[in-house]
Amino acid sequence: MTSDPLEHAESLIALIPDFPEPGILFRDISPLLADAAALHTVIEAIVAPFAREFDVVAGVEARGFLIAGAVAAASGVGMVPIRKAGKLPRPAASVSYDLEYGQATIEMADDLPRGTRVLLVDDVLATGGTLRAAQRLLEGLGHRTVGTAVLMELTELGGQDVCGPVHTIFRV
Ligand SMILES: O=P(O)(O)OC[C@H]1O[C@H](OP(=O)(O)OP(=O)(O)O)[C@H](O)[C@@H]1O
Ligand SMILES: Nc1ncnc2[nH]cnc12
Repeated sequence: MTSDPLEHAESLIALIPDFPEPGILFRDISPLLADAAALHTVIEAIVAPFAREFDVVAGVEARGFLIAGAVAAASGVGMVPIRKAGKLPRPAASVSYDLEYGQATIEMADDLPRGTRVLLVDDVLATGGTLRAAQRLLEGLGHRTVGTAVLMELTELGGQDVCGPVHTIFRV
């Protein structure tokens, strides 16, 4: 086992071939999240460049919630869920986008003061469609995305060109 905490955290990510469809190598962060030291290490690494420069953390359903809640709690700020269509009782805006696999629409309620400084987080940056849609959602509601951060970037899919710059902990 490596003694570098970030290397150890990365080694916990499981690689699952052909999920959720043939040809996709799915990177499952569940074992990393279940390890207390690894979770602490990656959350600190995500927050590091943005020290106290944001008012709230936004995360995209579903795996982004896991990162956003932990980042918000570690930073002493609140958390805003950006949800897939049809889940929120009071959606204020919605944006549709393409995924590495399939298509999706995200929505957000708007209980934030105009001009709120938002740190936007997710687990994975793949094509960048999800985070670009989330940035547009926040912009459309008059908020400022002061940073965008993910646990893991799938570099060959070029997501940084779509929604960058994105602070990334693991590049694969
Ligand atoms: O950069 P992109 O190509 O947009 O892909 C990245 C997104 O794909 C996954 O979410 P998914 O929609 O599979 O939802 P889940 O979190 O509910 O599993 C992942 O959690 C990111 O949000
Ligand atoms: N290959 C992948 N593994 C895990 N999450 C993803 N989200 C988009 N592509 C993904």
